[in-house]
Amino acid sequence: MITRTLCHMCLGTRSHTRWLTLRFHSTLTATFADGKAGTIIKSVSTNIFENLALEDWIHDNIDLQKRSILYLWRNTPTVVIGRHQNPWQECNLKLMTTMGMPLARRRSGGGTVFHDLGNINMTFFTSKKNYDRHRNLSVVTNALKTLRPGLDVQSTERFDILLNGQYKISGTAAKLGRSSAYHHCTLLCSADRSVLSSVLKSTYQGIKSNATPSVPSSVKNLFDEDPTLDSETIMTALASQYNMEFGFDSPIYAVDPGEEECWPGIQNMAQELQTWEWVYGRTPKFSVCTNFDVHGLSSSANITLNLDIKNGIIENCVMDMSTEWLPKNVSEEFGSFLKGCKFCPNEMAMLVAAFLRVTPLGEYSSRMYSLCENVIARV
Ligand SMILES: Nc1ncnc2c1ncn2[C@@H]1O[C@H](COP(=O)(O)OC(=O)CCCC[C@@H]2CCSS2)[C@@H](O)[C@H]1O
Repeated sequence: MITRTLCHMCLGTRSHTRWLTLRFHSTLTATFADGKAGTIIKSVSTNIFENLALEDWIHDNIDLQKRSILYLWRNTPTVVIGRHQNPWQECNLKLMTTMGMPLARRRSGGGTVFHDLGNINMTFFTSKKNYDRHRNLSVVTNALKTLRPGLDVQSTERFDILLNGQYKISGTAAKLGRSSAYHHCTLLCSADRSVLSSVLKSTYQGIKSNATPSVPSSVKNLFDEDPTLDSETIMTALASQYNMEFGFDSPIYAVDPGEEECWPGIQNMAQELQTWEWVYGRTPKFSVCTNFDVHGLSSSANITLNLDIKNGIIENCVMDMSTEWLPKNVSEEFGSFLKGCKFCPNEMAMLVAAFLRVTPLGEYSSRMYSLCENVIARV
């Protein structure tokens, strides 16, 4: 299997990959006499938004009726949620912020996964007619068995791949368009499992929603089973097996989704995937009901906070507490002030500061400060 890169000294530099991207374009536009064409590409980017944008670009711009594509890509540490998921329910957003780890929402359904450079992603693009997840996963399992005949890897009914019958090494999701489709999956090779488990843990309590929940599994890295394996070997084996399974003969083309001239419009697509409106705002409507104690200067109260959130924005906010501790009109005023606020700690903190500035609170001032602090802490 030949990877079309120019030289080892400059491997992966963007100026070199431009040439290869253009070669890839000519491959895609070539007409194949037998009507069968398969192309294998590998992204030089490790940025989740660029890589997801390339998936979108191919899906939207390439005629997949007589052409299939295998796209190989990896990302620096990221959490990727499914299209219909609730990020507050799925991951530890505060820890991710501290770690500077991005959150991405993909266009396919399914659950939440963790990516880092120890995780390989594969996207199988086909016409809708040729969409076959079992066949694609057999490419993965057969590639692994060809490399290491002793490996016990099997795909399951729900399109996971299990190692030794119990440890998940691959998860699947898919997007079916009108006439074309893609199936993408992960392969855990040497991902950081302690980061994986700490970021895939919600810190929120009392969320009620109809969003798709993830299905947590025990995961394992392939390289823990066989430390002699490495990512390049695996990707080469996947490409060979793909060619073999589908009767193609493609080298691996290195492509750069950062090249706007090669993929017109891709930068906008990558930008859109990073907007708050897409990542958080696309969360299905949900509510949060939480209970906590608030301490004023000389007294405490138990508060029940109820929030309804639509498109990531607080639609309704009701606080129940003793009216002796805080008069109803004050808590109602505070609740209605929060309507329209993004369910986001920074925006909430700004709005609360504005509320405290403009509202005369008199004797309730210290209680309100504690209440506000506690409400912000729950967002
Ligand atoms: N990278 C990775 N690979 C396999 N399994 C993982 C991974 N990260 C987490 N997990 C485990 O899977 C469950 C979620 O399983 P669940 O079945 O709910 O979701 C999935 O598998 C979705 C796969 C999406 C694949 C796409 C391909 C390209 S972009 S992302 C999680 O709680 C962990 O236990």
